Amino acid sequence: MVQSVLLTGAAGRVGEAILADLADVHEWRLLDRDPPTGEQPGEFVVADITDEEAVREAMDGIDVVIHLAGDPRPEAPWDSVLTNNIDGTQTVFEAAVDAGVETVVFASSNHAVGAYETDERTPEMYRADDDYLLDGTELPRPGNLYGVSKAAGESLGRYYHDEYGLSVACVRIGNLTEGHPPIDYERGQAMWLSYHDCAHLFDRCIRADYGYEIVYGISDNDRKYYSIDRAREVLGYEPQDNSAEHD
Ligand SMILES: NC(=O)C1=CN([C@@H]2O[C@H](COP(=O)(O)OP(=O)(O)OC[C@H]3O[C@@H](n4cnc5c(N)ncnc54)[C@H](O)[C@@H]3O)[C@@H](O)[C@H]2O)C=CC1
Ligand SMILES: O=C1O[C@H](COP(=O)(O)O)[C@@H](O)[C@H](O)[C@H]1O
Repeated sequence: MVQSVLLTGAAGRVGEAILADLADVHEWRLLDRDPPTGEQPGEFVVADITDEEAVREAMDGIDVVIHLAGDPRPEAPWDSVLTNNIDGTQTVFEAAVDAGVETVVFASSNHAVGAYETDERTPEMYRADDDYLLDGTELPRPGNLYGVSKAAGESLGRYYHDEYGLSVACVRIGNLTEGHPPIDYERGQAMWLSYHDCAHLFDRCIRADYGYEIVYGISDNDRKYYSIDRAREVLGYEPQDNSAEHD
């Protein structure tokens, strides 16, 4: 079924991957603080997600929000993640509930759980013959303030689901790289998410029925320390790519 989708952070890399495959599949309203370049598949709202009035206006008539906008830098300072990632995300959830939106899909990150990668476990856990696996039920364990902001976004989603019945999927995205997995980077190969699998995963988040979910967003890599079982079971995610096929 075609859904009316608001995509925040639409001008970025994850937005590009999603729209590359899904531009004609749903009805899009795009939002970013950076103006668009080139032709767009829908109305483009130039706004900052901390601008409550603009975000409320952008929610009008929307079924699903994919919330990508934020500071994506693992080394981002506190003032930026506080404003863009935590305050901005709260503004998006609050406006979504008030507008009667059914589902919000939140771009969380591997960095929400980065501190599980201890000196004792690495680099072995990045390899195909190691069986260490995180499945999304573990507590957040951020390794930087950016990761803290993503854990906060997951908690905001939990609150808006429990309090208001909003359907929320938090996708702990791995390493999105176009065309091939990261080169000479074992960790990045273990958490590679191809552009096609990224678009497919977010399409499943738009279409599936769920309450509150945390899933990992990686391709079906032989090397992996994030389980994709939950994404398969609840969302119907069927990834096609595997970083091992690019060795
Ligand atoms: N690319 C990756 O491998 C991963 C990305 N993520 C998350 O996915 C989301 C998108 O990441 P990317 O596309 O890689 O980053 P990006 O930097 O390419 O795109 C982010 C977009 O959000 C916009 N934006 C930032 N702050 C904003 C604000 N306050 N108001 C309105 N627009 C704002 C930027 O202008 C930019 O177009 C981020 O939340 C990031 O944390 C998570 C894990 C991995
Ligand atoms: O959350 C994110 O994670 C990816 C992968 O992390 P890295 O530490 O292996 O680079 C990162 O590339 C991306 O910018 C970030 O938003």
